[in-house]
Amino acid sequence: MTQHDPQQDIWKQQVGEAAAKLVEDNMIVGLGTGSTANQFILALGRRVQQGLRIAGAVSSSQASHDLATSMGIPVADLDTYPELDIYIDGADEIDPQLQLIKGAGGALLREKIVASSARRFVVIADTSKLVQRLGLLFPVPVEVVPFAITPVRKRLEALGAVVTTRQRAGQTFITENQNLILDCAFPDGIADPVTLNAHLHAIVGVVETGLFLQMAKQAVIGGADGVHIIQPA
Ligand SMILES: O=C[C@H](O)[C@H](O)[C@H](O)COP(=O)(O)O
Repeated sequence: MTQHDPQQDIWKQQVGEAAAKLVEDNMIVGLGTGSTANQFILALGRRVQQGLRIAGAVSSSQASHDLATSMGIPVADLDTYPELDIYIDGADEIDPQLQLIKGAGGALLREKIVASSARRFVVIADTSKLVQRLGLLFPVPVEVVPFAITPVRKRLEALGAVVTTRQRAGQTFITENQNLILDCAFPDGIADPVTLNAHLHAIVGVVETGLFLQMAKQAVIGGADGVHIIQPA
């Protein structure tokens, strides 16, 4: 895990503001989860207060729902808005093809559902999230049905993962979907994310993985030399 740099908070704020400018009147907007997505939600809320009229928003977590609502953003659900114009969210790792690891905050399943319902997914991050190979900094979170946790763990270990059950505040972490998360570390990184993701999804009891592949169309990256837009290599 990278060390926290106070400068990162400023970069997150800058990318949040840049991303909020991508939202146009009458759009339906997907709201990500995490400290970077929070900066986007705050910036979007300020734009809404200044007169931007979005059609509606769908949130990927209760925390984002609460923050958005407090900012005056009208949040509904996927039953109301099954198709979104844009989804904006952070990531834990971003490779040159804009393949992502997400889910350090535990929201990966709803994030992937909302992302896959959007015509355009823009990932936002500071430069610390950019990697050449996925898996060297963060484990891949795998959301699992609790009933299946032990057989799934064994099958993940057979794939070469070093598996840890996600904890938070000394307790087993339970997702908003009442599932568990097995964090799968790959000490040499992930040579072929597409194949690994297929193997993970073939395990019965796995609900979703934190590998977001061929989903992000664009990255807005903040760093020492300002905010840059990156397209997949
Ligand atoms: O479950 C959490 C999400 O995938 C976050 O978007 C991801 O962990 C990045 O969070 P942050 O912007 O706080 O680094």
